[in-house]
Amino acid sequence: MNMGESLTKVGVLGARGKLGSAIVAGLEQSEDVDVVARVGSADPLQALLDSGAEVAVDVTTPEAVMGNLEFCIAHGIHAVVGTTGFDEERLATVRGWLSDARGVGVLIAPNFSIGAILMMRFAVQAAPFFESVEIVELHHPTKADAPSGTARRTAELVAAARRDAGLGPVPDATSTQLDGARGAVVDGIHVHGLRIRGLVAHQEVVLGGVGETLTIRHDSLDRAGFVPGVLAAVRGVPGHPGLTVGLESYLDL
Ligand SMILES: NC(=O)C1=CN([C@@H]2O[C@H](COP(=O)(O)OP(=O)(O)OC[C@H]3O[C@@H](n4cnc5c(N)ncnc54)[C@H](OP(=O)(O)O)[C@@H]3O)[C@@H](O)[C@H]2O)C=CC1
Ligand SMILES: O=C(O)C1=N[C@H](C(=O)O)C[C@H](O)C1
Repeated sequence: MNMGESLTKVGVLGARGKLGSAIVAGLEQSEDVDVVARVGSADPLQALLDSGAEVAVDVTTPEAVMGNLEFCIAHGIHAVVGTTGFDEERLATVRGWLSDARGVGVLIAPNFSIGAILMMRFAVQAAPFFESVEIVELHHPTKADAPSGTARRTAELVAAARRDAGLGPVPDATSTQLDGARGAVVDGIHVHGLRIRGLVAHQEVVLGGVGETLTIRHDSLDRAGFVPGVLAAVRGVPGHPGLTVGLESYLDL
């Protein structure tokens, strides 16, 4: 940090949660960021305004995040969102709010981990070459949403890559099944979720063709692994007005 350069003032929403507390601890070590507000479910959003926050990092719940985002956008605060639960309808609502807020940036990042972003990128690269693909996501048992935001995003990206390559539906002769036995289906891709004590966040993308399979796996072993991505997002969001989905858009991959 050079003399005369000012720190970016950041407010963390969900600051006392599992991810939020790791983010606060990580950002407090950073030389160019000042954590000016730590907001929990009982705290008023006014704390963002009172502290002069320029960027809000939202890691709350799918129920809370839309209200938080509407507030931030209305008050000209850039937002970095790690909270999951975004579908096309929610994204359209955010775009609508942003259309009246020139210069405000919102990043929706289904996963802040650089390894997870690369895992998704590699899955997209591999997708055109394999007839079959399914996704297995594995998380701690206190996770509220299933499938994970990362798994949904991976499925959407892989499905788009398959469509671009002219591939049809994945082969599957299942004709009778118990409900849920083949997982959820996102954009034609089967997604399976495991909730296991001891795990943090993990995902496998299993691809197969005649005579071979390829498994791409990523493991988040500690929430400290999300912090470098959060920092890149906080630094990047003021320079990316409008809505961006996926931290990869900010990175030179
Ligand atoms: N994008 C990514 O890389 C990652 C995303 N996530 C996502 O982040 C979210 C949080 O995960 P996690 O930390 O594990 O969950 P936790 O349940 O541990 O934390 C959520 C926190 O949100 C707080 N909260 C709830 N409502 C509000 C509100 N209205 N305003 C402010 N704070 C609020 C709660 O606060 P209080 O304690 O005060 O009630 C709680 O501490 C999930 O959606 C998860 O999927 C998680 C890991 C990585
Ligand atoms: O809840 C979590 O823990 C995680 N949530 C995100 C998701 O749903 O993809 C990111 C990561 O998987 C950890």
